[in-house]
Amino acid sequence: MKKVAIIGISGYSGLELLRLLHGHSEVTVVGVYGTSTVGEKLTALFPKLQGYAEYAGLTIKQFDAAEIMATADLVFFATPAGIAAIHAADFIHAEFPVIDLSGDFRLQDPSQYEKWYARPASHAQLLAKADYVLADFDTPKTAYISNPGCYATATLLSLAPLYKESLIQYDSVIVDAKSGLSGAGKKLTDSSHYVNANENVSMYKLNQHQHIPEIINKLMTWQEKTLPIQFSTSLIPVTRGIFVSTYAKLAADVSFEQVREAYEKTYRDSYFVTVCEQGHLPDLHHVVGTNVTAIGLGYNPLTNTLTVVTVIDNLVKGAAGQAIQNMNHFFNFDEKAGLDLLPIL
Ligand SMILES: NC(=O)C1=CN([C@@H]2O[C@H](COP(=O)(O)OP(=O)(O)OC[C@H]3O[C@@H](n4cnc5c(N)ncnc54)[C@H](OP(=O)(O)O)[C@@H]3O)[C@@H](O)[C@H]2O)C=CC1
Ligand SMILES: CC(=O)N[C@@H](CCC(=O)OP(=O)(O)O)C(=O)O
Repeated sequence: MKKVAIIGISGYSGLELLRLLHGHSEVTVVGVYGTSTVGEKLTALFPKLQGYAEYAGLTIKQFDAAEIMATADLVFFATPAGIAAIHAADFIHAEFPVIDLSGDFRLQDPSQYEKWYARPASHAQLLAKADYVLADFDTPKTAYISNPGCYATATLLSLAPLYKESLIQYDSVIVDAKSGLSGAGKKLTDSSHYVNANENVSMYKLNQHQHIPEIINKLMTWQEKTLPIQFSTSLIPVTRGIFVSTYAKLAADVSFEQVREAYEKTYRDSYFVTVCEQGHLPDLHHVVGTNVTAIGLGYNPLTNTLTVVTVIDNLVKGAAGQAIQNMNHFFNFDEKAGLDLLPIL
């Protein structure tokens, strides 16, 4: 049995890690860390956990790298941007396994991080030790696993076959992504206030979203002809879910049948990626509560435009679920351990 610690337990992704790890037969949570709730018993802070005896002994603690390394085999950072950048160095020097859900180690160039996150980056030598691991394509090469962002995950899975198999015109890609409110974390803001979010839709961070550079960096590894993409993000009044509509013009002499075959081939062996049958497009209910990415395809010959609809649960595939999938690969566990879930029907 491996022992893990969660930093940021009182946040949405931290709690989702706890929920999913509860169903994992090879892992036990031995330490939980926070800031504003330090000293509180987990079951007192979250009374919904009171029926579960294994959490009765967990008290939220102040971050302590030495203690974590002495008591656990791996640590998750489920903390806002800027925290892992400050606290990860001891783990990296000791090559202690980390899975970082934040964006702090996704961009290896410090100036790129500082431009898109508007905060100081970690040191270049530390950034170089991190591995950006998109779990349906990659397995971890180092002990510091940088979990992709939620929008980036959905977008990259949406685009992968098109870039890997050279199927589209790279100057024609438009990604229109929409997220539920849990994507913004638990901190209340004006835009996430119920009255502003309910029965409303709003676009935000247009052309400035921090996931743009990690998407482009990854696309470049698949296709050297990659060009900038048009990328927008909107807030929709649901709790969980990311809905990504992607549009692109097919390259000369490429047919829709070839595109469909490329998606089916790319994801044939991916347990967590479903390519919907011809004529079917997925919706959020297809994936909420699961680690699944569902992808549907459509083509308009009049405009030579391919539409790809991709949906994920931002807290599972977009955060905690992918982190556990990466952990399963890292420890050579069954990829599905803790993640073999049906959608909430
Ligand atoms: N929500 C989502 O769908 C996704 C989130 N992410 C990323 O995952 C990370 C966590 O996101 P999310 O769960 O939404 O965030 P939340 O805002 O919901 O929670 C963040 C948690 O981090 C804790 N925290 C802050 N500073 C520290 C610290 N110094 N030491 C220990 N704990 C600390 C907070 O505790 P306290 O309140 O006590 O300060 C809080 O519980 C972020 O980087 C986010 O960008 C990635 C993909 C998707
Ligand atoms: C709805 C909403 O606000 N979503 C957040 C996603 C934040 C996130 O996942 O941040 P990092 O992956 O960069 O850490 C956003 O768009 O910024």
